[in-house]
Amino acid sequence: MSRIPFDVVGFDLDGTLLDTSGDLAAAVNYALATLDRPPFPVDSIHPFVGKGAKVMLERALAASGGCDEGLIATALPILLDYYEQNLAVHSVPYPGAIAAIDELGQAGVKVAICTNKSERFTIPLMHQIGLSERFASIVCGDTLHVSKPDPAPIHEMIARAGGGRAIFLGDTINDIAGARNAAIPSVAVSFGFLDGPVELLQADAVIHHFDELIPLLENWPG
Ligand SMILES: O=C(O)COP(=O)(O)O
Ligand SMILES: [Mg+2]
Repeated sequence: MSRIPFDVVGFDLDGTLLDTSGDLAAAVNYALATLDRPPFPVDSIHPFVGKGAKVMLERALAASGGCDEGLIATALPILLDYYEQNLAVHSVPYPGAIAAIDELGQAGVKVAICTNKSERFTIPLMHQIGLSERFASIVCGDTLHVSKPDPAPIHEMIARAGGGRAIFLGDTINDIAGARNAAIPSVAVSFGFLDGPVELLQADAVIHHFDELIPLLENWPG
């Protein structure tokens, strides 16, 4: 019998399960270079990530001299094509993530993903990184007509994973507010793409390393 009081543990992808910042930064910088804009250091793109590729580009353009619809129309397809060809060059699971997923599986708990990244990138990325078979469901930013913090994709992730009591882990307000909107508890990870104190997310709990996840869940109140 599992001592973990959840049927489904849901994960955000970028900045939570995977450190995708190297490949996202490479794609942003490739697109910026075609506009003669200077590149960003990898860590500086963290605050641009969380609401999909178009918003990431808009934020990068705004922070590097200005953004308008014409620039986005030119640079977005370049960014998307580059990223599609270079999804898993630098991207890796955060330390302890695979071990935590293994332990959840051994405890009979389903693991699932709800990301704001589109299916076009998420599905091949998970495949290339060797993780696609491990998750009971993967719901992306364009799987439904809405994305986090709307609760619908989180509900869909839970339903496709078989339903039951669920908890969600994430690195940005989209995740924590999404979990709250879906009326499930949340855990914020402090090692993701957050640009500020993790406490501001007001998650139900915070972890600083995946080694903390199983003990946290085993001792979850109620
Ligand atoms: O790609 C994004 O902008 C966000 O992706 P995430 O929801 O997995 O963090
Ligand atoms: Mg994220």
